[in-house]
Amino acid sequence: MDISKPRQTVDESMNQLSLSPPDKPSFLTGTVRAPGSYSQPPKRALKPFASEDIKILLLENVNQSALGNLKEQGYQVEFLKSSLSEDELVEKIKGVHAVGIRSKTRLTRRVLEAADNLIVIGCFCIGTNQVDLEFAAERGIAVFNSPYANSRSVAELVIGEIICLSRQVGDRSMEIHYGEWNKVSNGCWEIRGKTLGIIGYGHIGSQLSVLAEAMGLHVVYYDVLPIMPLGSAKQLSSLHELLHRADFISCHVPASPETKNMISNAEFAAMKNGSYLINASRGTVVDIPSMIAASKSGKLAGAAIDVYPAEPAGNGKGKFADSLNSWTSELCSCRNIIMTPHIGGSTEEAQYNIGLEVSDALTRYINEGNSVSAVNFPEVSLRSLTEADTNVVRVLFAHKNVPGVLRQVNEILVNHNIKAQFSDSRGEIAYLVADISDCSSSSLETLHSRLESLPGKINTRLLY
Ligand SMILES: NC(=O)c1ccc[n+]([C@@H]2O[C@H](COP(=O)([O-])OP(=O)(O)OC[C@H]3O[C@@H](n4cnc5c(N)ncnc54)[C@H](O)[C@@H]3O)[C@@H](O)[C@H]2O)c1
Ligand SMILES: O=C(O)CC[C@@H](O)C(=O)O
Repeated sequence: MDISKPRQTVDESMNQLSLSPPDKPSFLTGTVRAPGSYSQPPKRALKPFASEDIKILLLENVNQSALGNLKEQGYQVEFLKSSLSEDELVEKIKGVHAVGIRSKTRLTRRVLEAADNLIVIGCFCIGTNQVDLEFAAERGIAVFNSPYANSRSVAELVIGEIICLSRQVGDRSMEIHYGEWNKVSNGCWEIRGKTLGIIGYGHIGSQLSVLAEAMGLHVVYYDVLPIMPLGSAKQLSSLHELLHRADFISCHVPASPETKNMISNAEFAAMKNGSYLINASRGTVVDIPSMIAASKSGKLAGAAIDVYPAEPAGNGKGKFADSLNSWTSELCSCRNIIMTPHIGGSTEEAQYNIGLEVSDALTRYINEGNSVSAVNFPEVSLRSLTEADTNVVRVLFAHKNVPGVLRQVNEILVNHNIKAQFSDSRGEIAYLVADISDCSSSSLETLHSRLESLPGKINTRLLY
């Protein structure tokens, strides 16, 4: 069904949509549910279409908090534990209005071209590099993520890894699992007084900085932006200086052309002898063959790697093999290398909160057209309508950011009372939200088709 097209009368559409939260486990506090998403008494929920017609595809085992939240809206939700290949997605995404993914699913141009009804994407994680954001915006598809709900989980894992690397815990644990008793202190150190170099001082890097200082580490960091140091941390002006000074180096930058292989042969050469490297950012940031060479030469005393250039689509034995990344066996044979399966953000707390945060963002966009916090789309929000706003229609119009389109839109809206209107642009895409009153149910079809016929149109939705 095409959910953009009007199909109900205004009166038929007045049913309230419940936005109450699903049951929350008592140990989970600090939920990042957006303000205003529930307990706002007289809010009138908009209903663009029968909510049971909304099809949502959730992949990669996103948290049950999201599933509960979306089902409560009455949407049809299909839930899959693993990711899908591009070919599978091209079929599966047909007819779907919203898709929820984590870091593995690639929403490429080809997949988005096949997505005939898609209006919104939820990345139930921080990273959005797995989505063709620009093409999604060109198609009028807003993309939301959870920018910091798992930051603390990653920072805590890194702190644990700093200690484990420094004490060679990974190797000792592996040996004893195979019956070997190897009580040694050679090359094992306290972390107190050592220097941690953080590359990328954003949400995770800065959180790590605070925890690390509390453990007695000195912190230096490098970032392309000037960022206020927390505690006694010190920003350095070059990556090279950081590599030269740090005992532990931890990467917290996004995947980008600039960060691709940013730690490679030259960077390993610049490190202190016997230093340690941690990468829980993206698999493209560290060149693993160079890291293997640095480990074998003794330049690196150890490394902890959570992310890889290629990662399996789902869990299972035998999936992390040379067929995935050609150097896998060689990496496994190196000493003091801790490897984890991209679990930096995988805690109950983080996943629960991400589930609520992103499913709320999807719901607000589907039900109200609110695009605030979208990562690829103009951010527009109008106040929620109340029960007093009878016979009000909300017009959502995404269009090319070219001169003259707004004039044409307003020529179409001119016969109605425009109660509120807000428009913004981001690059080549613009998005207008307007509440118009005095709009009879019979005029909705005409309004929709006139907006759809405008040359700059990307997509039109009417909520009422
Ligand atoms: N392992 C996991 O499970 C996991 C969990 C969450 C996030 N992540 C990844 O961690 C990374 C960091 O996340 P975040 O939330 O802290 O991001 P963020 O956007 O808050 O911070 C990134 C920082 O990197 C800086 N930066 C960008 N390019 C740089 C460059 N070339 N050199 C130096 N600094 C640069 C930015 O200025 C910014 O301060 C992302 O790649 C994210 O996808 C991984
Ligand atoms: O949960 C995931 O798949 C991704 C976790 C992390 O890399 C993120 O980007 O938030």
